[in-house]
Amino acid sequence: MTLRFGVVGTGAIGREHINRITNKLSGGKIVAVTDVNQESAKQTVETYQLDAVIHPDDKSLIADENVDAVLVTSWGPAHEATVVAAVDAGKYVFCEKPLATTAAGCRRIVEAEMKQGKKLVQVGFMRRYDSGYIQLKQVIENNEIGEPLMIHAAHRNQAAGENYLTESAVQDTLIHEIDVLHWLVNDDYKTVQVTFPRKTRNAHDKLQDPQLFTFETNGGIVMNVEVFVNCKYGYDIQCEVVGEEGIAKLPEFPSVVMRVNEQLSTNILNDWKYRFMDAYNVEIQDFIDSIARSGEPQGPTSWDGYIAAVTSDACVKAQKTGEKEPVTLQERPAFYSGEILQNN
Ligand SMILES: NC(=O)C1=CN([C@@H]2O[C@H](COP(=O)(O)OP(=O)(O)OC[C@H]3O[C@@H](n4cnc5c(N)ncnc54)[C@H](O)[C@@H]3O)[C@@H](O)[C@H]2O)C=CC1
Ligand SMILES: O=C1[C@@H](O)[C@H](O)[C@@H](O)[C@H](O)[C@H]1O
Repeated sequence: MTLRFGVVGTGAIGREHINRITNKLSGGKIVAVTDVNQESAKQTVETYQLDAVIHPDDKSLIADENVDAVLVTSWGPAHEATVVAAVDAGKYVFCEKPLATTAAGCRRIVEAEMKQGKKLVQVGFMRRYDSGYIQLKQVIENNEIGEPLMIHAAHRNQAAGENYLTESAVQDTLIHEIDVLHWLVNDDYKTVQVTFPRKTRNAHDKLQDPQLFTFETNGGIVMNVEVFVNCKYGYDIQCEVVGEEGIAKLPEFPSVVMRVNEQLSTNILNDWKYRFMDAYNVEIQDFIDSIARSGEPQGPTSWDGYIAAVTSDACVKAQKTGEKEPVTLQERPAFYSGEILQNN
């Protein structure tokens, strides 16, 4: 069976996913695309030589009977409306992060999905598919470093544009750590507090950069996460788990070690595209395969999207108050019960 995708949003990651589904993965085909910028949709069809219908908008794409699954790669604030409409139409959805920009929006998606009586949605939290994070999780679960006590993490980008604001550091960037760190230690967040260090001169007026987030979990683990989106030197993702008996660290992205001109060096990447390329491939292949196998996607769920959004809302509040803010989750519905998914 071929899973026929309709893509909403043919920007940077939309094209990346179109390319991987068309040229790298198996079992999927792009049959429809749309973008508010119709020229972008047209160019995408041409560039990747797709045999795909260009729809005027997401509603028309969702109504296309040839579309089995909707790939949502539009801007974050547009996700909710598309996902709810696709779920109401009984279509599968792969939605890039964030599932919706607010917890209330994610909750509406959860309600729509439960009404359909089966899981339809997977959220693009690809780090759960990254081999480094999977190894880290296994080390923790095998008790090789004892009980985890602290996590030190960093998410650094080279530069951020003018539209990237202080809240974007949470909603666009930290959201990956929000998802992956509690998954790593199988715990939930209790509180979050934000500290603003001295601001880099490379950030514009409406962006506080860097920022330091401190989370406490229900189990008492303290995690600090640095978000620094104008770090200049490269794209850098760090994560170190300190346990009672030892420390486990996310592996560096493999790169050739050079000895040239009296220097020992390795390259640092400049983009998420390359850093998580394998993880993106595996997450979308898993989406295709699990639907073929069981009729439901088995990756990060709408409920995971909701947890991330509740936490993200608390982080944005903490940015404004400077106080320690509670992260208050509603009870997990039985529909989403079961182990937090681990993919390997
Ligand atoms: N998992 C990951 O590592 C990454 C996830 N993302 C997420 O993917 C999404 C897209 O990001 P980018 O591709 O970087 O942005 P982008 O700006 O390059 O592309 C977004 C595209 O969506 C279109 N669009 C916006 N609203 C629309 C609507 N209502 N209907 C149809 N088209 C619409 C825009 O015209 C644009 O072409 C964001 O939610 C972002 O957070 C982006 C990069 C990496
Ligand atoms: O999702 C992503 C981007 O949208 C975001 O802007 C980057 O900070 C992240 O590293 C990347 O994974």
